[in-house]
Amino acid sequence: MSEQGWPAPRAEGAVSGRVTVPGSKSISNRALILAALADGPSHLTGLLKARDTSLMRSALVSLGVGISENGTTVTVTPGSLKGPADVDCGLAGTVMRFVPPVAALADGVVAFDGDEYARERPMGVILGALRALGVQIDDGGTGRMPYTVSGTGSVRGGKVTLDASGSSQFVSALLLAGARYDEGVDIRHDGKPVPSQPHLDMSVAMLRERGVQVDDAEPNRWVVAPGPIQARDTAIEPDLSNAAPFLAAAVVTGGSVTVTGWPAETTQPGGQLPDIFTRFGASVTLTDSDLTVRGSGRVAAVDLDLSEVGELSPVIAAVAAFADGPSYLRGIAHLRNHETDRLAALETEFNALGGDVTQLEDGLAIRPKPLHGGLFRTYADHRMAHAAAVVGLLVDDLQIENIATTAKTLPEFPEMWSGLVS
Ligand SMILES: O=C(O)C1=C[C@@H](OP(=O)(O)O)[C@@H](O)[C@H](O)C1
Ligand SMILES: C=C(OP(=O)(O)O)C(=O)O
Repeated sequence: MSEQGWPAPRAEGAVSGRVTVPGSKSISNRALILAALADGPSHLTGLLKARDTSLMRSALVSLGVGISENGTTVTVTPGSLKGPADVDCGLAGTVMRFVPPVAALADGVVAFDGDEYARERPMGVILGALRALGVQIDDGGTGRMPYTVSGTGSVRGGKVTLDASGSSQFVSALLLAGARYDEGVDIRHDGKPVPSQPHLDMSVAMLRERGVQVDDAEPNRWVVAPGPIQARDTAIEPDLSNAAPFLAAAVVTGGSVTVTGWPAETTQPGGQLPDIFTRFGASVTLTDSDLTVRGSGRVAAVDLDLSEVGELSPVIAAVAAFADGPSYLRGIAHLRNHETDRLAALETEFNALGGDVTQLEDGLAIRPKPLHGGLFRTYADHRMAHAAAVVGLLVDDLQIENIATTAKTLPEFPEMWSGLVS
């Protein structure tokens, strides 16, 4: 029996339209954590409603945090953190990495588990760092899920050295909770470069907005002073990484797509999209918070270091597959630890359609070739589905396996995509 997928809409010509994307996953989940640890209630507007944020909300509620909703406002009321609790991380890196340092502040045992593939995602670095800061953790010696955090109601904190070359989330996790540790936290990274600098900047900026003192002046060192986290009402920015496939549609079809509400300044990695799409030969304008990308009808080959913006890579790979020469995406070895091994998944799926993609030690080489239709597998990875949708614009009879996986960060993706393309 052949597997059926979602028939990816084929572009009849240039794709043009306007898109409004919901709130940023990364800002939403940080805002939830910081509100849960704050000194009073916080009102959050524009919070993303998707699987990753709903898992974060459930995790915090199970620890004793109050979360209620009134229209478009979510109110987070901190409570005394307590176990026993069970936390389902799904496949969300922000839940599996950011919640254990919060659970460490709870009184009682908190058990973590998640999707089957979540058990493959590395956790040892953050669990080891928490142990070094005085927290009792049991992971059966695996450095992976499932694990339990046995809190006593407080964490000593202090100095810790870790290797965060595998994921910036190991550092962000300690930053977000560190102010609530008795001695704060003094984190040193020792290893190859930490990826995803914008996400580290996002953590630091959101802490400072809430009155927390963070010193990140020295490279590879972050010092968070102990103290309260101020409650703060927050309007969440749109998710610029989820805007990427829509803007890419303009680039590959020579069309024009506008994303509304583009922030003038942002710590999101998607803030680099205007530059990236310009490198592909598109023109980009920002007027009154509308970002418009216009494709030129030709996609220029690129050689890009994506180490800061790894989560954009699947969509960028899809654009590169239609370029006028070979492209190289570099600095993204850590994508092997994302929702799936994204380098292997992209290589396999493009090549199954007749493409010529090879993995590099730290990235991908993409040599454009005529592609044919077929089933594009997504490996429970929302961004593989986004990449497939971009490919399907220009390739007949492409089906996307498990389009519902886009619910991780954008449940509305199938309708929004069909609405834009048709
Ligand atoms: O802190 C965050 O919100 C994120 C950090 C990045 O993780 P890595 O540094 O592991 O790539 C990014 O890819 C992920 O989608 C979200
Ligand atoms: C890597 C990603 O997610 P996570 O937060 O689960 O790490 C992503 O969204 O591309």
